[in-house]
Amino acid sequence: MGSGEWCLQKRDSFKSDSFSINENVLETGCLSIIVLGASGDLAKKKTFPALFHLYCQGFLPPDEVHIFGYARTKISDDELRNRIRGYLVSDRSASPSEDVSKFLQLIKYVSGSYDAAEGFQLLDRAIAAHEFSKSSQEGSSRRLFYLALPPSVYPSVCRMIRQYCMNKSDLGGWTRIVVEKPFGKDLDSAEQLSAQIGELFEEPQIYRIDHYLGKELVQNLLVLRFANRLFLPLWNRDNIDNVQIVFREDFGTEGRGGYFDEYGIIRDIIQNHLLQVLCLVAMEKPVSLKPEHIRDEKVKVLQSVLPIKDEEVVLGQYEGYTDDPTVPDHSNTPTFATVILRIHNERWEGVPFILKAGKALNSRKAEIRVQFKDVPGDIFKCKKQGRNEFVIRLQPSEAMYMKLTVKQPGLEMLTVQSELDLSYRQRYQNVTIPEAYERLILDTIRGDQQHFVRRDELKAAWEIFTPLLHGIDNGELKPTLYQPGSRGPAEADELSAKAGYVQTHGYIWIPPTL
Ligand SMILES: NC(=O)C1=CN([C@@H]2O[C@H](COP(=O)(O)OP(=O)(O)OC[C@H]3O[C@@H](n4cnc5c(N)ncnc54)[C@H](OP(=O)(O)O)[C@@H]3O)[C@@H](O)[C@H]2O)C=CC1
Ligand SMILES: O=C1O[C@H](COP(=O)(O)O)[C@@H](O)[C@H](O)[C@H]1O
Repeated sequence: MGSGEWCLQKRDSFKSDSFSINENVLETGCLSIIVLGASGDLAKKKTFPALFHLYCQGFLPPDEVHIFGYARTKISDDELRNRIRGYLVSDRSASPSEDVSKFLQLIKYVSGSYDAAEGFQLLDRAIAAHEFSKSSQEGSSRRLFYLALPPSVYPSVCRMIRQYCMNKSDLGGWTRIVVEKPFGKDLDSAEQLSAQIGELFEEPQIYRIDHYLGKELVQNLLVLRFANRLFLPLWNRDNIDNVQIVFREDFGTEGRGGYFDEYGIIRDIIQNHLLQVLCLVAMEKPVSLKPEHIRDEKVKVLQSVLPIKDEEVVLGQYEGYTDDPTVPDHSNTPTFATVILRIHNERWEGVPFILKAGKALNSRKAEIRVQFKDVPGDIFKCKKQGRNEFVIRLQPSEAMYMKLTVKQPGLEMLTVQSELDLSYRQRYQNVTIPEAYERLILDTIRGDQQHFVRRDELKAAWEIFTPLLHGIDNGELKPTLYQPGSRGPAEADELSAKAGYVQTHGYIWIPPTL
Protein backbone atom coordinates (compact mmCIF):
# COMPACT_ATOMS: atom_id res chain seq x y z
CA MET A 1 0.00 0.00 0.00
CA GLY A 2 1.51 3.32 -1.09
CA SER A 3 1.97 6.34 1.10
CA GLY A 4 -1.16 8.30 1.81
CA GLU A 5 -3.43 5.37 1.02
CA TRP A 6 -6.13 4.26 3.33
CA CYS A 7 -4.92 1.55 5.64
CA LEU A 8 -7.64 -0.57 7.21
CA GLN A 9 -6.04 -3.99 7.30
CA LYS A 10 -3.51 -3.00 9.94
CA ARG A 11 -6.28 -2.49 12.45
CA ASP A 12 -8.16 -5.35 13.99
CA SER A 13 -10.37 -3.08 16.10
CA PHE A 14 -12.78 -2.77 13.17
CA LYS A 15 -13.57 -6.44 13.57
CA SER A 16 -14.44 -6.21 17.23
CA ASP A 17 -17.82 -6.07 18.96
CA SER A 18 -18.69 -2.55 19.99
CA PHE A 19 -19.67 -3.49 23.49
CA SER A 20 -16.30 -5.07 24.14
CA ILE A 21 -14.62 -1.85 23.18
CA ASN A 22 -11.43 -2.66 25.03
CA GLU A 23 -10.16 -4.20 21.84
CA ASN A 24 -10.60 -0.81 20.24
CA VAL A 25 -8.26 0.95 22.63
CA LEU A 26 -5.09 -0.78 21.54
CA GLU A 27 -3.96 1.77 18.96
CA THR A 28 -1.16 4.02 20.06
CA GLY A 29 1.04 6.53 18.30
CA CYS A 30 0.57 10.03 17.20
CA LEU A 31 -3.02 11.27 17.05
CA SER A 32 -3.82 14.54 15.29
CA ILE A 33 -7.34 15.88 15.64
CA ILE A 34 -8.09 18.59 13.13
CA VAL A 35 -11.19 20.72 13.67
CA LEU A 36 -12.12 22.37 10.38
CA GLY A 37 -14.35 25.36 10.90
CA ALA A 38 -12.58 25.99 14.21
CA SER A 39 -13.75 29.60 14.40
CA GLY A 40 -17.42 28.59 14.25
CA ASP A 41 -20.24 28.03 16.71
CA LEU A 42 -20.34 24.24 16.69
CA ALA A 43 -16.59 23.96 17.20
CA LYS A 44 -16.67 26.41 20.09
CA LYS A 45 -19.78 25.05 21.80
CA LYS A 46 -19.54 21.32 21.14
CA THR A 47 -16.36 20.02 19.49
CA PHE A 48 -13.65 21.65 21.62
CA PRO A 49 -15.56 21.14 24.92
CA ALA A 50 -16.04 17.45 24.04
CA LEU A 51 -12.31 17.14 23.33
CA PHE A 52 -11.59 18.86 26.62
CA HIS A 53 -13.75 16.37 28.54
CA LEU A 54 -11.93 13.51 26.85
CA TYR A 55 -8.62 15.13 27.75
CA CYS A 56 -9.61 15.48 31.41
CA GLN A 57 -10.48 11.78 31.54
CA GLY A 58 -7.13 10.73 30.08
CA PHE A 59 -8.40 9.70 26.63
CA LEU A 60 -6.20 12.23 24.86
CA PRO A 61 -2.72 11.73 26.32
CA PRO A 62 -0.62 14.88 25.74
CA ASP A 63 2.39 12.87 24.61
CA GLU A 64 0.36 11.46 21.69
CA VAL A 65 -2.24 14.02 20.82
CA HIS A 66 -2.20 17.32 19.06
CA ILE A 67 -5.24 19.36 18.10
CA PHE A 68 -5.35 21.67 15.11
CA GLY A 69 -7.95 24.29 14.38
CA TYR A 70 -8.39 25.29 10.74
CA ALA A 71 -10.60 28.05 9.32
CA ARG A 72 -10.50 31.06 7.01
CA THR A 73 -10.42 33.65 9.81
CA LYS A 74 -6.95 35.02 10.31
CA ILE A 75 -6.22 34.62 14.01
CA SER A 76 -3.28 33.43 16.08
CA ASP A 77 -3.07 30.26 18.19
CA ASP A 78 -3.71 32.34 21.29
CA GLU A 79 -6.71 34.11 19.79
CA LEU A 80 -8.34 30.76 19.04
CA ARG A 81 -7.51 29.55 22.55
CA ASN A 82 -9.08 32.66 24.05
CA ARG A 83 -12.24 32.20 21.99
CA ILE A 84 -12.84 28.71 23.29
CA ARG A 85 -11.48 29.03 26.82
CA GLY A 86 -14.84 30.10 28.30
CA TYR A 87 -16.57 26.99 26.97
CA LEU A 88 -14.18 24.56 28.64
CA VAL A 89 -15.80 23.53 31.88
CA SER A 90 -15.50 20.07 33.30
CA ASP A 91 -16.79 18.50 36.45
CA ARG A 92 -14.51 15.59 35.66
CA SER A 93 -11.34 17.48 36.38
CA ALA A 94 -9.62 17.62 39.77
CA SER A 95 -7.85 20.89 38.91
CA PRO A 96 -9.94 22.53 36.20
CA SER A 97 -7.95 25.71 35.53
CA GLU A 98 -4.69 23.79 35.27
CA ASP A 99 -6.32 21.30 32.90
CA VAL A 100 -7.76 24.10 30.77
CA SER A 101 -4.31 25.67 30.34
CA LYS A 102 -2.65 22.35 29.52
CA PHE A 103 -5.39 21.43 27.09
CA LEU A 104 -5.22 24.77 25.31
CA GLN A 105 -1.48 24.31 24.82
CA LEU A 106 -2.26 21.24 22.70
CA ILE A 107 -4.11 23.42 20.19
CA LYS A 108 -2.51 25.07 17.18
CA TYR A 109 -4.30 27.15 14.59
CA VAL A 110 -3.81 27.18 10.82
CA SER A 111 -5.66 29.63 8.62
CA GLY A 112 -6.60 28.89 5.02
CA SER A 113 -9.47 28.63 2.60
CA TYR A 114 -11.60 25.53 2.09
CA ASP A 115 -10.88 25.04 -1.58
CA ALA A 116 -7.25 25.99 -2.21
CA ALA A 117 -4.14 23.88 -1.94
CA GLU A 118 -2.08 26.43 -0.03
CA GLY A 119 -3.91 26.25 3.31
CA PHE A 120 -4.10 22.48 3.28
CA GLN A 121 -0.41 22.15 2.42
CA LEU A 122 0.31 24.39 5.37
CA LEU A 123 -1.95 22.26 7.55
CA ASP A 124 -0.26 19.08 6.37
CA ARG A 125 3.15 20.52 7.22
CA ALA A 126 1.94 21.47 10.72
CA ILE A 127 0.55 17.97 11.31
CA ALA A 128 3.69 16.33 9.91
CA ALA A 129 5.89 18.47 12.17
CA HIS A 130 3.90 17.28 15.15
CA GLU A 131 4.15 13.67 13.98
CA PHE A 132 7.88 14.10 13.42
CA SER A 133 8.37 15.51 16.91
CA LYS A 134 6.74 12.37 18.34
CA SER A 135 8.57 9.97 16.07
CA SER A 136 10.75 8.68 18.89
CA GLN A 137 7.71 6.66 19.89
CA GLU A 138 7.11 3.84 17.49
CA GLY A 139 3.53 3.65 16.36
CA SER A 140 1.01 4.55 13.80
CA SER A 141 -0.02 8.05 12.89
CA ARG A 142 -3.70 8.80 13.12
CA ARG A 143 -5.42 11.80 11.57
CA LEU A 144 -8.99 12.65 12.50
CA PHE A 145 -10.62 15.46 10.51
CA TYR A 146 -13.75 16.91 12.12
CA LEU A 147 -15.77 18.95 9.62
CA ALA A 148 -17.57 21.53 11.76
CA LEU A 149 -18.55 23.26 8.52
CA PRO A 150 -21.54 23.92 6.29
CA PRO A 151 -22.12 20.91 4.00
CA SER A 152 -21.69 23.10 0.92
CA VAL A 153 -17.92 22.97 1.47
CA TYR A 154 -17.70 19.24 2.32
CA PRO A 155 -16.77 18.14 -1.23
CA SER A 156 -13.96 20.66 -1.67
CA VAL A 157 -12.61 20.13 1.85
CA CYS A 158 -12.66 16.34 1.39
CA ARG A 159 -10.82 16.75 -1.92
CA MET A 160 -8.16 18.88 -0.26
CA ILE A 161 -7.72 16.43 2.61
CA ARG A 162 -7.46 13.52 0.17
CA GLN A 163 -4.92 15.35 -1.93
CA TYR A 164 -2.72 16.98 0.70
CA CYS A 165 -3.38 15.77 4.22
CA MET A 166 -3.63 11.98 4.33
CA ASN A 167 -1.78 9.95 6.94
CA LYS A 168 1.62 9.00 5.60
CA SER A 169 3.10 6.79 8.28
CA ASP A 170 4.66 3.53 7.16
CA LEU A 171 3.83 2.15 10.56
CA GLY A 172 0.12 2.15 9.85
CA GLY A 173 -2.63 4.32 11.22
CA TRP A 174 -5.50 5.95 9.48
CA THR A 175 -7.24 9.05 8.18
CA ARG A 176 -10.89 9.50 9.15
CA ILE A 177 -13.39 12.25 8.57
CA VAL A 178 -16.35 13.20 10.72
CA VAL A 179 -19.20 14.99 8.97
CA GLU A 180 -22.08 16.80 10.60
CA LYS A 181 -25.66 16.96 9.49
CA PRO A 182 -27.42 18.20 7.37
CA PHE A 183 -26.21 15.58 4.91
CA GLY A 184 -28.08 17.03 1.95
CA LYS A 185 -31.54 18.56 1.63
CA ASP A 186 -33.35 15.71 -0.07
CA LEU A 187 -32.66 12.33 -1.62
CA ASP A 188 -30.90 13.63 -4.74
CA SER A 189 -28.68 16.17 -3.00
CA ALA A 190 -27.77 13.69 -0.25
CA GLU A 191 -26.89 11.03 -2.80
CA GLN A 192 -24.83 13.52 -4.74
CA LEU A 193 -22.94 14.52 -1.60
CA SER A 194 -22.44 10.87 -0.64
CA ALA A 195 -21.11 10.08 -4.11
CA GLN A 196 -18.68 13.01 -4.02
CA ILE A 197 -17.31 12.05 -0.61
CA GLY A 198 -17.48 8.33 -1.48
CA GLU A 199 -15.08 8.85 -4.39
CA LEU A 200 -12.49 10.17 -1.98
CA PHE A 201 -12.94 8.07 1.15
CA GLU A 202 -14.02 4.52 1.88
CA GLU A 203 -17.13 4.03 4.02
CA PRO A 204 -15.11 2.86 7.10
CA GLN A 205 -13.32 6.22 7.03
CA ILE A 206 -16.51 8.29 7.04
CA TYR A 207 -18.27 9.04 10.33
CA ARG A 208 -21.66 10.72 9.74
CA ILE A 209 -22.48 12.06 13.16
CA ASP A 210 -26.00 12.27 14.57
CA HIS A 211 -25.51 13.43 18.12
CA TYR A 212 -28.76 11.84 19.30
CA LEU A 213 -27.05 8.48 18.86
CA GLY A 214 -24.58 9.55 21.54
CA LYS A 215 -27.22 10.28 24.19
CA GLU A 216 -27.14 7.93 27.16
CA LEU A 217 -30.72 6.73 26.91
CA VAL A 218 -30.56 6.30 23.17
CA GLN A 219 -27.52 4.09 23.68
CA ASN A 220 -29.49 2.18 26.28
CA LEU A 221 -32.24 1.20 23.85
CA LEU A 222 -30.56 -1.93 22.52
CA VAL A 223 -29.73 -3.15 26.01
CA LEU A 224 -33.19 -2.43 27.26
CA ARG A 225 -34.90 -4.19 24.39
CA PHE A 226 -32.67 -7.19 23.91
CA ALA A 227 -31.26 -7.88 27.39
CA ASN A 228 -34.59 -7.94 29.23
CA ARG A 229 -36.86 -10.95 28.95
CA LEU A 230 -39.71 -8.75 30.13
CA PHE A 231 -39.83 -6.74 26.94
CA LEU A 232 -39.17 -9.43 24.33
CA PRO A 233 -42.69 -10.86 24.06
CA LEU A 234 -44.42 -7.49 24.51
CA TRP A 235 -42.59 -5.40 21.93
CA ASN A 236 -44.93 -5.82 18.97
CA ARG A 237 -48.28 -5.02 17.37
CA ASP A 238 -50.12 -7.49 19.61
CA ASN A 239 -49.41 -5.41 22.70
CA ILE A 240 -48.34 -1.94 21.65
CA ASP A 241 -50.98 0.48 20.41
CA ASN A 242 -48.78 3.39 19.37
CA VAL A 243 -45.33 4.86 19.83
CA GLN A 244 -44.56 8.56 20.17
CA ILE A 245 -41.10 10.02 19.70
CA VAL A 246 -41.16 13.63 20.77
CA PHE A 247 -38.72 16.53 20.66
CA ARG A 248 -39.75 19.87 22.15
CA GLU A 249 -37.76 23.04 22.61
CA ASP A 250 -38.95 26.04 24.59
CA PHE A 251 -36.97 28.53 22.49
CA GLY A 252 -37.18 29.58 18.87
CA THR A 253 -34.54 29.73 16.18
CA GLU A 254 -32.60 32.39 18.13
CA GLY A 255 -30.17 33.91 15.68
CA ARG A 256 -30.14 30.78 13.48
CA GLY A 257 -33.21 31.83 11.49
CA GLY A 258 -31.35 32.10 8.20
CA TYR A 259 -29.95 28.57 8.47
CA PHE A 260 -33.14 27.11 9.88
CA ASP A 261 -35.36 28.59 7.21
CA GLU A 262 -33.52 26.64 4.52
CA TYR A 263 -34.11 23.39 6.36
CA GLY A 264 -37.14 23.48 8.67
CA ILE A 265 -37.97 21.19 11.56
CA ILE A 266 -38.29 17.99 9.51
CA ARG A 267 -34.76 18.23 8.10
CA ASP A 268 -33.37 19.68 11.34
CA ILE A 269 -34.75 17.11 13.78
CA ILE A 270 -37.19 14.52 12.43
CA GLN A 271 -35.43 13.07 9.37
CA ASN A 272 -32.28 12.47 11.41
CA HIS A 273 -32.53 12.51 15.23
CA LEU A 274 -36.07 11.17 15.67
CA LEU A 275 -35.79 8.70 12.81
CA GLN A 276 -32.59 7.27 14.28
CA VAL A 277 -34.40 6.79 17.58
CA LEU A 278 -37.28 5.14 15.73
CA CYS A 279 -34.85 2.67 14.15
CA LEU A 280 -33.56 1.58 17.55
CA VAL A 281 -37.07 1.24 18.95
CA ALA A 282 -38.41 -0.70 15.99
CA MET A 283 -35.53 -2.78 14.59
CA GLU A 284 -35.21 -6.54 14.92
CA LYS A 285 -32.54 -8.09 17.11
CA PRO A 286 -29.21 -7.82 15.29
CA VAL A 287 -27.12 -10.94 14.74
CA SER A 288 -24.47 -9.48 17.06
CA LEU A 289 -23.35 -6.12 18.36
CA LYS A 290 -21.00 -5.57 15.45
CA PRO A 291 -21.68 -2.14 13.93
CA GLU A 292 -22.55 -3.62 10.54
CA HIS A 293 -25.07 -6.04 12.03
CA ILE A 294 -26.80 -3.25 13.92
CA ARG A 295 -26.83 -0.93 10.94
CA ASP A 296 -28.16 -3.70 8.68
CA GLU A 297 -31.23 -3.97 10.95
CA LYS A 298 -31.73 -0.21 11.02
CA VAL A 299 -31.73 -0.09 7.24
CA LYS A 300 -34.37 -2.83 7.08
CA VAL A 301 -36.72 -0.84 9.32
CA LEU A 302 -36.25 2.29 7.25
CA GLN A 303 -36.92 0.39 4.06
CA SER A 304 -40.16 -0.96 5.58
CA VAL A 305 -41.61 2.50 6.23
CA LEU A 306 -44.64 3.21 4.03
CA PRO A 307 -45.03 6.49 2.10
CA ILE A 308 -46.24 9.28 4.39
CA LYS A 309 -49.84 10.33 3.84
CA ASP A 310 -50.55 14.09 3.73
CA GLU A 311 -53.48 13.60 6.10
CA GLU A 312 -51.07 12.12 8.67
CA VAL A 313 -48.99 15.29 8.82
CA VAL A 314 -49.56 18.50 10.80
CA LEU A 315 -47.21 21.42 10.22
CA GLY A 316 -46.87 24.55 12.33
CA GLN A 317 -44.94 27.79 12.38
CA TYR A 318 -44.71 29.87 15.53
CA GLU A 319 -45.99 33.41 15.40
CA GLY A 320 -43.09 35.86 15.17
CA TYR A 321 -40.79 33.40 13.38
CA THR A 322 -40.65 35.65 10.31
CA ASP A 323 -39.75 38.71 12.44
CA ASP A 324 -36.16 37.49 12.26
CA PRO A 325 -34.60 39.69 9.55
CA THR A 326 -32.81 36.66 8.07
CA VAL A 327 -36.13 34.86 7.50
CA PRO A 328 -38.23 35.77 4.41
CA ASP A 329 -41.56 37.43 5.29
CA HIS A 330 -43.62 34.75 3.59
CA SER A 331 -41.59 31.76 4.68
CA ASN A 332 -43.43 28.44 4.42
CA THR A 333 -40.90 26.69 6.65
CA PRO A 334 -42.37 24.60 9.48
CA THR A 335 -40.96 25.07 12.97
CA PHE A 336 -43.27 22.30 14.21
CA ALA A 337 -44.35 19.01 12.70
CA THR A 338 -46.17 15.88 13.68
CA VAL A 339 -45.70 13.07 11.17
CA ILE A 340 -47.04 9.55 11.46
CA LEU A 341 -44.84 6.80 10.11
CA ARG A 342 -46.13 3.29 9.51
CA ILE A 343 -43.85 0.30 9.33
CA HIS A 344 -44.97 -2.43 7.01
CA ASN A 345 -43.64 -5.58 8.65
CA GLU A 346 -44.77 -8.47 10.80
CA ARG A 347 -43.90 -6.77 14.08
CA TRP A 348 -45.37 -3.33 13.50
CA GLU A 349 -48.20 -3.52 10.96
CA GLY A 350 -50.94 -1.16 12.17
CA VAL A 351 -48.88 0.57 14.90
CA PRO A 352 -48.48 4.30 14.27
CA PHE A 353 -45.11 5.84 15.10
CA ILE A 354 -45.97 9.43 15.90
CA LEU A 355 -42.92 11.67 15.39
CA LYS A 356 -43.34 15.14 16.79
CA ALA A 357 -40.86 18.02 16.95
CA GLY A 358 -41.26 21.70 17.58
CA LYS A 359 -39.48 24.90 18.48
CA ALA A 360 -40.79 27.67 20.73
CA LEU A 361 -43.12 25.32 22.60
CA ASN A 362 -44.11 25.27 26.26
CA SER A 363 -41.38 22.89 27.41
CA ARG A 364 -38.02 21.37 26.53
CA LYS A 365 -37.87 17.60 26.42
CA ALA A 366 -37.15 14.61 24.25
CA GLU A 367 -38.85 11.33 24.99
CA ILE A 368 -40.09 8.03 23.65
CA ARG A 369 -43.56 7.03 24.77
CA VAL A 370 -44.61 3.45 24.11
CA GLN A 371 -48.31 3.12 24.78
CA PHE A 372 -49.74 -0.35 25.30
CA LYS A 373 -53.21 -1.50 24.26
CA ASP A 374 -56.14 -1.63 26.67
CA VAL A 375 -56.48 -4.73 28.84
CA PRO A 376 -59.01 -7.05 27.20
CA GLY A 377 -61.96 -8.06 29.41
CA ASP A 378 -61.14 -5.42 32.01
CA ILE A 379 -62.82 -6.49 35.27
CA PHE A 380 -61.70 -3.36 37.13
CA LYS A 381 -63.42 -0.94 34.77
CA CYS A 382 -60.20 1.05 34.94
CA LYS A 383 -59.82 1.82 31.26
CA LYS A 384 -60.57 5.48 31.88
CA GLN A 385 -57.58 5.72 34.23
CA GLY A 386 -55.11 5.23 31.47
CA ARG A 387 -53.12 2.66 29.62
CA ASN A 388 -49.74 1.20 30.46
CA GLU A 389 -47.16 3.53 29.06
CA PHE A 390 -43.42 2.99 29.01
CA VAL A 391 -41.67 6.34 28.84
CA ILE A 392 -37.98 6.80 28.11
CA ARG A 393 -37.03 10.40 28.70
CA LEU A 394 -33.86 11.20 26.81
CA GLN A 395 -33.59 14.70 28.29
CA PRO A 396 -33.66 16.63 30.50
CA SER A 397 -33.28 14.53 33.68
CA GLU A 398 -32.86 11.14 32.06
CA ALA A 399 -35.44 8.64 33.26
CA MET A 400 -37.47 5.59 32.33
CA TYR A 401 -40.82 4.92 33.85
CA MET A 402 -43.63 2.49 33.30
CA LYS A 403 -47.08 3.80 34.04
CA LEU A 404 -49.13 1.08 35.73
CA THR A 405 -52.55 0.66 37.23
CA VAL A 406 -52.29 -0.54 40.84
CA LYS A 407 -54.64 -0.95 43.78
CA GLN A 408 -54.94 2.30 45.63
CA PRO A 409 -53.54 1.66 49.10
CA GLY A 410 -56.39 1.52 51.64
CA LEU A 411 -59.45 -0.44 52.61
CA GLU A 412 -61.36 0.02 49.37
CA MET A 413 -60.71 -1.96 46.19
CA LEU A 414 -59.93 1.06 44.05
CA THR A 415 -57.41 1.39 41.30
CA VAL A 416 -54.99 4.20 40.65
CA GLN A 417 -52.37 5.11 38.07
CA SER A 418 -48.81 4.82 39.40
CA GLU A 419 -45.34 4.09 38.06
CA LEU A 420 -42.18 1.99 38.21
CA ASP A 421 -39.60 4.71 38.08
CA LEU A 422 -35.92 4.65 37.18
CA SER A 423 -34.74 8.23 37.49
CA TYR A 424 -31.06 8.37 36.64
CA ARG A 425 -30.20 11.27 38.90
CA GLN A 426 -31.50 9.36 41.88
CA ARG A 427 -30.31 5.87 40.93
CA TYR A 428 -26.85 6.82 39.67
CA GLN A 429 -25.99 9.60 42.04
CA ASN A 430 -22.23 9.78 41.57
CA VAL A 431 -22.21 9.12 37.88
CA THR A 432 -21.65 11.87 35.34
CA ILE A 433 -23.46 11.10 32.14
CA PRO A 434 -21.13 11.85 29.22
CA GLU A 435 -22.06 14.42 26.63
CA ALA A 436 -23.16 12.91 23.32
CA TYR A 437 -20.33 14.54 21.37
CA GLU A 438 -17.72 13.36 23.84
CA ARG A 439 -18.79 9.76 23.47
CA LEU A 440 -19.07 9.92 19.69
CA ILE A 441 -15.67 11.55 19.19
CA LEU A 442 -14.13 8.82 21.32
CA ASP A 443 -15.84 6.26 19.05
CA THR A 444 -14.27 7.88 15.99
CA ILE A 445 -10.82 7.60 17.58
CA ARG A 446 -11.50 3.97 18.45
CA GLY A 447 -12.85 3.19 15.02
CA ASP A 448 -16.29 2.16 16.23
CA GLN A 449 -18.97 3.05 13.69
CA GLN A 450 -21.93 1.58 15.53
CA HIS A 451 -23.35 4.96 16.48
CA PHE A 452 -22.83 6.61 13.10
CA VAL A 453 -25.09 6.71 10.08
CA ARG A 454 -24.14 4.48 7.18
CA ARG A 455 -24.61 5.66 3.61
CA ASP A 456 -27.51 3.29 2.83
CA GLU A 457 -29.23 4.31 6.08
CA LEU A 458 -29.00 7.92 5.06
CA LYS A 459 -30.44 7.15 1.64
CA ALA A 460 -33.35 5.21 3.12
CA ALA A 461 -34.03 8.07 5.55
CA TRP A 462 -34.21 10.61 2.75
CA GLU A 463 -36.44 8.31 0.69
CA ILE A 464 -39.03 8.46 3.47
CA PHE A 465 -39.15 12.24 3.79
CA THR A 466 -38.29 13.61 0.35
CA PRO A 467 -41.84 13.57 -1.14
CA LEU A 468 -43.23 15.36 1.93
CA LEU A 469 -40.37 17.88 1.94
CA HIS A 470 -40.87 18.64 -1.75
CA GLY A 471 -44.58 19.18 -1.05
CA ILE A 472 -43.68 21.74 1.61
CA ASP A 473 -40.96 23.39 -0.50
CA ASN A 474 -43.48 23.75 -3.36
CA GLY A 475 -46.04 25.31 -1.04
CA GLU A 476 -48.52 22.43 -1.44
CA LEU A 477 -48.53 21.89 2.33
CA LYS A 478 -48.69 24.89 4.60
CA PRO A 479 -47.91 25.30 8.30
CA THR A 480 -50.57 26.52 10.73
CA LEU A 481 -49.54 29.41 12.99
CA TYR A 482 -49.18 28.67 16.70
CA GLN A 483 -48.45 30.79 19.74
CA PRO A 484 -44.88 30.65 21.02
CA GLY A 485 -44.93 28.95 24.43
CA SER A 486 -47.93 26.79 23.51
CA ARG A 487 -48.21 23.05 22.74
CA GLY A 488 -48.11 23.76 19.01
CA PRO A 489 -51.13 23.53 16.69
CA ALA A 490 -54.19 21.91 18.25
CA GLU A 491 -54.48 19.77 15.09
CA ALA A 492 -51.36 17.87 16.21
CA ASP A 493 -53.03 16.54 19.36
CA GLU A 494 -56.11 15.73 17.30
CA LEU A 495 -53.99 13.75 14.85
CA SER A 496 -52.28 11.80 17.67
CA ALA A 497 -55.66 11.01 19.21
CA LYS A 498 -57.00 9.91 15.83
CA ALA A 499 -54.00 7.63 15.41
CA GLY A 500 -54.89 5.94 18.70
CA TYR A 501 -52.96 7.80 21.39
CA VAL A 502 -54.98 8.05 24.60
CA GLN A 503 -53.88 10.76 26.99
CA THR A 504 -53.81 9.78 30.67
CA HIS A 505 -55.84 12.14 32.80
CA GLY A 506 -55.48 12.56 36.52
CA TYR A 507 -52.04 11.00 36.83
CA ILE A 508 -49.82 12.81 39.30
CA TRP A 509 -46.19 11.96 39.74
CA ILE A 510 -44.74 12.37 43.20
CA PRO A 511 -40.97 12.71 42.94
CA PRO A 512 -39.23 10.27 45.30
CA THR A 513 -37.40 11.75 48.27
CA LEU A 514 -34.32 10.11 49.73
N1 LIG B 1 -38.73 9.80 36.77
C1 LIG B 1 -39.35 10.90 36.43
O1 LIG B 1 -38.73 11.95 36.27
C2 LIG B 1 -40.81 10.85 36.25
C3 LIG B 1 -41.45 12.02 35.95
N2 LIG B 1 -42.79 12.03 35.78
C4 LIG B 1 -43.40 13.32 35.49
O2 LIG B 1 -44.76 13.31 35.79
C5 LIG B 1 -45.47 14.15 34.88
C6 LIG B 1 -46.60 13.39 34.19
O3 LIG B 1 -46.03 12.30 33.46
P1 LIG B 1 -46.62 11.81 32.09
O4 LIG B 1 -48.07 11.58 32.24
O5 LIG B 1 -45.82 10.67 31.64
O6 LIG B 1 -46.27 12.99 31.10
P2 LIG B 1 -47.04 14.30 30.61
O7 LIG B 1 -48.17 14.63 31.50
O8 LIG B 1 -46.00 15.31 30.37
O9 LIG B 1 -47.58 13.88 29.22
C7 LIG B 1 -48.38 12.77 29.02
C8 LIG B 1 -48.79 12.72 27.59
O10 LIG B 1 -49.87 13.59 27.40
C9 LIG B 1 -49.61 14.47 26.32
N3 LIG B 1 -50.26 15.72 26.64
C10 LIG B 1 -49.97 16.59 27.62
N4 LIG B 1 -50.84 17.62 27.59
C11 LIG B 1 -51.70 17.37 26.58
C12 LIG B 1 -52.82 18.05 26.03
N5 LIG B 1 -53.22 19.21 26.53
N6 LIG B 1 -53.45 17.50 24.98
C13 LIG B 1 -53.04 16.33 24.48
N7 LIG B 1 -51.99 15.65 24.92
C14 LIG B 1 -51.33 16.17 25.96
C15 LIG B 1 -48.12 14.57 26.26
O11 LIG B 1 -47.73 14.96 24.98
P3 LIG B 1 -46.51 15.97 24.80
O12 LIG B 1 -45.29 15.19 25.03
O13 LIG B 1 -46.62 16.40 23.40
O14 LIG B 1 -46.69 17.07 25.78
C16 LIG B 1 -47.75 13.14 26.60
O15 LIG B 1 -47.84 12.33 25.47
C17 LIG B 1 -44.47 14.63 33.86
O16 LIG B 1 -44.04 15.90 34.23
C18 LIG B 1 -43.33 13.65 34.01
O17 LIG B 1 -42.09 14.17 33.64
C19 LIG B 1 -43.51 10.89 35.83
C20 LIG B 1 -42.90 9.70 36.12
C21 LIG B 1 -41.50 9.58 36.36
O1 LIG C 1 -29.30 19.11 15.76
C1 LIG C 1 -29.92 19.92 16.40
O2 LIG C 1 -30.17 19.67 17.70
C2 LIG C 1 -30.44 20.71 18.61
C3 LIG C 1 -31.00 20.06 19.87
O3 LIG C 1 -30.04 19.20 20.44
P1 LIG C 1 -30.20 18.75 21.94
O4 LIG C 1 -29.10 17.78 22.13
O5 LIG C 1 -30.08 19.99 22.77
O6 LIG C 1 -31.55 18.15 22.07
C4 LIG C 1 -31.42 21.71 18.03
O7 LIG C 1 -31.56 22.82 18.89
C5 LIG C 1 -30.91 22.18 16.68
O8 LIG C 1 -31.90 23.01 16.06
C6 LIG C 1 -30.60 21.04 15.77
O9 LIG C 1 -29.92 21.50 14.61
